[in-house]
Amino acid sequence: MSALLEVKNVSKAFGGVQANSGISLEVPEGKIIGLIGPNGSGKTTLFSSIVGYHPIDSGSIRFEGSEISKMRVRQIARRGLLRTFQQTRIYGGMTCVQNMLISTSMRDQTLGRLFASQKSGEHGRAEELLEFVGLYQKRHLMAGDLSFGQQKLLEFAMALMNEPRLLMLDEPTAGINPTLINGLIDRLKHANTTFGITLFVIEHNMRVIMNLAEHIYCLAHGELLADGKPEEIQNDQRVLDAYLGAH
Ligand SMILES: Nc1ncnc2c1ncn2[C@@H]1O[C@H](COP(=O)(O)OP(=O)(O)OP(=O)(O)O)[C@@H](O)[C@H]1O
Repeated sequence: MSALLEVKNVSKAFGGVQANSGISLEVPEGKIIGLIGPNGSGKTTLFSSIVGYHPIDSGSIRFEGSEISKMRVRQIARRGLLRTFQQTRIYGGMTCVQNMLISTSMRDQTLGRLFASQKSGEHGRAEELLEFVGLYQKRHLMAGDLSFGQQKLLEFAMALMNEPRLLMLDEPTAGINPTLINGLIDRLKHANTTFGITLFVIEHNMRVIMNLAEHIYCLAHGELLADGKPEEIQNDQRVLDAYLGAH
């Protein structure tokens, strides 16, 4: 059976900068897969290509067997492929619950229906998911008043509102207080096992990604340098050299 996400030979340049070069990788259904690499190695560019944020120069991106590389962001999101960002994208002047309700616009596109849905099950589901990420007590606070770490948890809950099949997380623990990181790892694992959401995670924190992912891909200079199980990647001299060379 083919993987949920299949990236084959994908290249993307920005002017003279070859951000991704001939990258191939797979994200099988139900797994948690990691993507690491030094700063500027092309991780975020690959995520952006996958979700349709910019066109790729060559290669193929298949989701559930269908070519998606020529589709737009919204079309891809509707199929259940979503991403979060390094910098959160929440509405600071709205409450957590309101952010949750508006987030499903990725799926429905009809704002009116969303606000009308406050009296229906959507509102209940928003509260349930806020509880899941530990923000229930803060559900009526303005999102802009949350700490950065809490805003990232809110963004995670907003993505879950859309019931993604594959959720791509760009540095979920960056900027999060170390004491909250273990809780976030548990929630990511729980979303994977209980909600059945496949995860593809960019992460700079090695402890986090080694603990979370079953298989890890490592990029360097826009190319795929290595892939393997966490323990293999951790001991791969090419990976160690790439990180040392980058600092
Ligand atoms: N929109 C853009 N226009 C021009 N160059 C870009 C653009 N986006 C990325 N780049 C360049 O492409 C290369 C890869 O960047 P990218 O952000 O994908 O790396 P990254 O691995 O995600 O880095 P980081 O870990 O710092 O987030 C870099 O040289 C970057 O400057």
